[in-house]
Amino acid sequence: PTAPGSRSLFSTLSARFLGVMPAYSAADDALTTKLVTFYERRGDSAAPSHQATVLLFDPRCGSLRAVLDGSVITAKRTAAVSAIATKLLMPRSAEVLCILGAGVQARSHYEIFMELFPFTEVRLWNRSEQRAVRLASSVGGAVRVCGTAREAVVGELNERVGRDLKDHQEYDDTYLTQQLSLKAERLLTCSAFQSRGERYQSPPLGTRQQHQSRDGLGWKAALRPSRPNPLLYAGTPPIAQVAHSPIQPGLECFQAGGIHSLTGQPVPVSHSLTVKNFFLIPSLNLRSSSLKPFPLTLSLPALIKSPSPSFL
Ligand SMILES: NC(=O)C1=CN([C@@H]2O[C@H](COP(=O)(O)OP(=O)(O)OC[C@H]3O[C@@H](n4cnc5c(N)ncnc54)[C@H](OP(=O)(O)O)[C@@H]3O)[C@@H](O)[C@H]2O)C=CC1
Ligand SMILES: O=C([O-])C1=[NH+]CCC1
Repeated sequence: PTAPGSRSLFSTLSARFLGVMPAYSAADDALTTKLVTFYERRGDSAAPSHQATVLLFDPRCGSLRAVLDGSVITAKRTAAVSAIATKLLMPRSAEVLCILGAGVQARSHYEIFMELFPFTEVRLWNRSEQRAVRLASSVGGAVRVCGTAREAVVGELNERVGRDLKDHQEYDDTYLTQQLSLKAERLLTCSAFQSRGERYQSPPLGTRQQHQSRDGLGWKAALRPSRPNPLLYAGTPPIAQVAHSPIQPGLECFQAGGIHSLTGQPVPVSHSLTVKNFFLIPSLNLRSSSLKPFPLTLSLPALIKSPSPSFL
């Protein structure tokens, strides 16, 4: 059996983290830990936002045996987990893949999703369009780059949802898109971008907040986030609880890798992490109504059958 140890997260400055993720597998005779830093990428920084290293130990004597690059496995594992959730929960009618973001996760989600599912169309939106164009032209298949997140999902919406869209003009595009994409039956939306959490915090009811993003890139000035996005908030501890703690206690949503307890049984849920105004968002618009708690030990090979992704 494999025993993942307790993950911990260390934060030095706002939006800068070091995660430590130990595991032991008796079957593989392996004792290991991954160390991963994830920093909000600033403007012209050439460093990747996520950088990971895997340390492999000899379980018998505790000696360090190998130091391995961990970035590729981190990128692919994250998308593989999304693929498993999608395989189990995606409505049969979904045939359009919509990816929001154009970084590492956008690419690895594109790769695994196109390998496993028969999408007939792919749409891509990113804050900076140039990067979306670059990703689209580097991936082999046809990808339609959309000018706004809204444009990426709006083709799928029925009239009623179209009215919702009009009623909530003040929401920013990506928040709205995540809400709306839940209602788009033909669409699987994969949010693979970083975003500032402050935009989603609820002000007292009835008030309006003037908001300008710190990086000033593309966010609407006015917003009224009176309805927190359930996807973004699932399992997230109150921000006050984590903001002042160097080793974030109570971050079960991160430490258990997104496993939450529902009616006594652990169930995997879409999760994100709110720490000091920083969101972690690899999320999907899978129907929560399809989620039923059940006691199950998930085994990767059993879940991902043919065609088998080579990296698993
Ligand atoms: N890389 C990994 O292995 C893992 C990543 N994740 C999470 O997945 C998400 C995507 O990460 P990843 O693809 O690696 O990140 P990258 O740094 O490769 O790309 C970041 C993406 O987020 C966009 N972005 C950054 N800031 C903002 C903002 N303020 N508003 C809107 N868009 C923004 C960028 O847009 P632009 O191109 O315009 O800058 C870009 O599309 C993150 O939340 C990350 O924490 C989770 C687990 C592992
Ligand atoms: O599981 C992982 O490796 C990570 N989760 C959040 C950032 C990196």
